[in-house]
Amino acid sequence: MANKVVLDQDSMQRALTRITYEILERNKGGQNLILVGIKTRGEYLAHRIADRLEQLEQVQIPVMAIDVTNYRDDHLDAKDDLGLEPDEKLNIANQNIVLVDDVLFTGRTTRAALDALIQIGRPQAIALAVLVDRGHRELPIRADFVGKNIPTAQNEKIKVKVKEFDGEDSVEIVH
Ligand SMILES: O=P(O)(O)OC[C@H]1O[C@H](OP(=O)(O)OP(=O)(O)O)[C@H](O)[C@@H]1O
Ligand SMILES: O=c1cc[nH]c(=O)[nH]1
Repeated sequence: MANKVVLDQDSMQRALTRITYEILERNKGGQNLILVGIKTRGEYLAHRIADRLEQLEQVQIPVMAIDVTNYRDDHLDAKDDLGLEPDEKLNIANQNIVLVDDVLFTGRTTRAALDALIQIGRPQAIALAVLVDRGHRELPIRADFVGKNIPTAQNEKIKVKVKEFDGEDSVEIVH
């Protein structure tokens, strides 16, 4: 069966713009806000949201990217490498964090990200923004900001492409 495109470039841009407005509304114009993108594609989406925040409110919101592989519950090695650049320091104490990822599925990646962040500091609050929520949660985790809810079968996969990494913007259901 052919892959089904569920978001094209325009609808993906609109979804990110809507998420940006919602983040602004809930964060009083972006005070004490930090966007934390989950690698791989969450990093690019976090930067796009930050660009829109700057256009809309003339605020520069810090963006960090974290690699949570070592914090996953199926990867029980040393939990000490977040993939930050050597000169990057995450000062998240008392800040409002918005985690950004492309897909929310079982919730295990989000859980790993929460674990990683909480070991660094004690933020005031952590919220979650995802481009696609495809359901099938295995943990009590939900997103605060959702680009699109896409009900899927367990054996399907959502494939997100971002132009910075994949050369194009699209979201497809892969059968
Ligand atoms: O809710 P979950 O079941 O954890 O699934 C969601 C995660 O899966 C994908 O990452 P993937 O592991 O494919 O890595 P990638 O982002 O580097 O491609 C996606 O980017 C999310 O981070
Ligand atoms: O369908 C899925 C599930 C997890 N991660 C993805 O990128 N797609």
